[in-house]
Amino acid sequence: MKLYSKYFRRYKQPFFIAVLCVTLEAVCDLLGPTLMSHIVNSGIEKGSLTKVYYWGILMLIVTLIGACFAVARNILASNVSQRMGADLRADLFEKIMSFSEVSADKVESGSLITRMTNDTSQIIQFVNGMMRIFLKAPVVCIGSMILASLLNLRLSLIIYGVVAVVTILIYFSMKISYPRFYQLQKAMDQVNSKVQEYLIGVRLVKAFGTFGKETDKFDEANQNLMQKGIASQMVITIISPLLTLAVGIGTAVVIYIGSSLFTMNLANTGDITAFTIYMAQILTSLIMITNVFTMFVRTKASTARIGEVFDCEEDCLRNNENRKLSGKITFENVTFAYPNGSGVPAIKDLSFSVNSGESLAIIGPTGSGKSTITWLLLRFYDVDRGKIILDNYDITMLGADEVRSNVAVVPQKPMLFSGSVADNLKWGDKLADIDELRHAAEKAQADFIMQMPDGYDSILGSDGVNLSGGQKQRLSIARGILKKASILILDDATSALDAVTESKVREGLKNKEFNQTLIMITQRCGTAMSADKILVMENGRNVGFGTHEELMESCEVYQDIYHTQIESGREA
Ligand SMILES: Nc1ncnc2c1ncn2[C@@H]1O[C@H](COP(=O)(O)OP(=O)(O)OP(=O)(O)O)[C@@H](O)[C@H]1O
Repeated sequence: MKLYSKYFRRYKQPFFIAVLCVTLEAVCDLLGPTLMSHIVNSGIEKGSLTKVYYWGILMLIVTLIGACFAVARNILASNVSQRMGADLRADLFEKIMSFSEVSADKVESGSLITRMTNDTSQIIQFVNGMMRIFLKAPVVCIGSMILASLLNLRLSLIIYGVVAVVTILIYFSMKISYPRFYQLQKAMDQVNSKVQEYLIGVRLVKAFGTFGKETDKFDEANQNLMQKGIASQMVITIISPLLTLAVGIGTAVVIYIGSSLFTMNLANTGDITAFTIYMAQILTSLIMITNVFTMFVRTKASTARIGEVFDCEEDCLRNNENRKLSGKITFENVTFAYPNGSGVPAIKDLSFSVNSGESLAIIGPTGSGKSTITWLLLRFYDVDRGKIILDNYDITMLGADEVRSNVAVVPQKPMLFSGSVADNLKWGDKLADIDELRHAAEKAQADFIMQMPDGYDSILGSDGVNLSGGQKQRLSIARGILKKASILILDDATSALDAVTESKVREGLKNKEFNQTLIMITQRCGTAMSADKILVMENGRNVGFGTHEELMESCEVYQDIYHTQIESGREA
């Protein structure tokens, strides 16, 4: 519950006012049966109508006051719980945004959505319930026991017995429920993940006609959720009638023993009536308390899941400085294995260096570690051994924000967001004017923008659904150019472009307005040949570094790529 102390402090005033209202409301409820016993004992039994009116009106006033407190606590409870929920969601979102890549790789996005929605709703409901009914239940329960004892100590022993049985039942139900509710939320994660996966890959599913397989996967997750739902509800399903039974038996015993005491002149009718009402109140509050514990168990499971998100590792520390780097890159014997990977390093003992303003092509078979170089240069991960030096700074001495402000990346899979073309381009530079947008688009050969109905104001669907693969790549390149960072990385970012357009993009990038270092990760030899230096990767290692001519002399892997692509005429 440490997690919530911050929110509790923020809303403690309305929270305590609500608690006060609930307590006063409970007191009003508790007075009811005692007032009723007065109506019976001093009014009805003695034939005094005045007393009946007197105690009756008093009872009405007390009920009215109780109703006013109930309205006040309801308003406060909804307000506080919803505000707390919104604050919690905002903090969770901020935390997720600050996730390190390790954390992002670890927690599935479907699960994060469940935690942001379902688990948070669970906490909202708990806070709301706690302020509205939960506190009232123990007050009414304990108050009923005290007032019943004051009325008749002998009869009240039955109540104590009932409460003891119920306490044991609640204890066991909690013990059994907690792991079940935790499993239930996990099963919900799986359902969300399956739906999300389907939505992301809907076109592929349609193209491959794998609806059946997807439906089977969803059904499996859905069945699992259903079974976990039944298992978690089972405890309450069994406990609730047992509670009612315990209280029912208690009431019957009260009436039976009460009648015997009445015949012995040890109890009067009013007391027995009040006792049965107190028993009913105790039953209601015990059911409430059981619900409290069920909710508490669910909330505990949700809290643990939300706590896991808050405990996730954040991106490397932010520095206050924001140095402008020149773009010089040096890798010194770098070895790196993905923390959640197989343990086999994706990069092994890698060394190379590029001067500021130079262009470097990285070429090599698929899975050879080319993209991993990009992620390391963006400081998404830190190396296990060796050093990455930017200018003269060890990258670990620079804040992640600082590094990223000096590096622009155009990823393998272009990512666009719903909004206008201009909005998407401005990710590179939010202050860019239309001339700068045009200039970047021109360099990236994104001339198709002007043929769109509203030019730069044309609206793109989510992930640029209304664009072709090549158009998305060109917008993504323009966005990278617009950032005007010291290092621009194109990670296989021209794979969907035809050879002529690609060479025009290359020309545009060579025509630099400032001393920018250009890294082109590519599978194409023609692209690599246009760079000042080429790094050849194989199995995470540097197997060749130099100019095209040098590599044609010394690097077998490069020669193989060249002969396969250029001499067989597949490349321009
Ligand atoms: N997030 C990740 N977690 C674990 N392992 C990963 C992750 N990303 C990549 N790898 C592994 O690291 C190795 C290098 O991957 P990388 O993406 O750098 O290769 P690549 O040369 O860019 O391949 P491609 O040309 O196919 O894009 C591969 O074996 C891959 O399975």
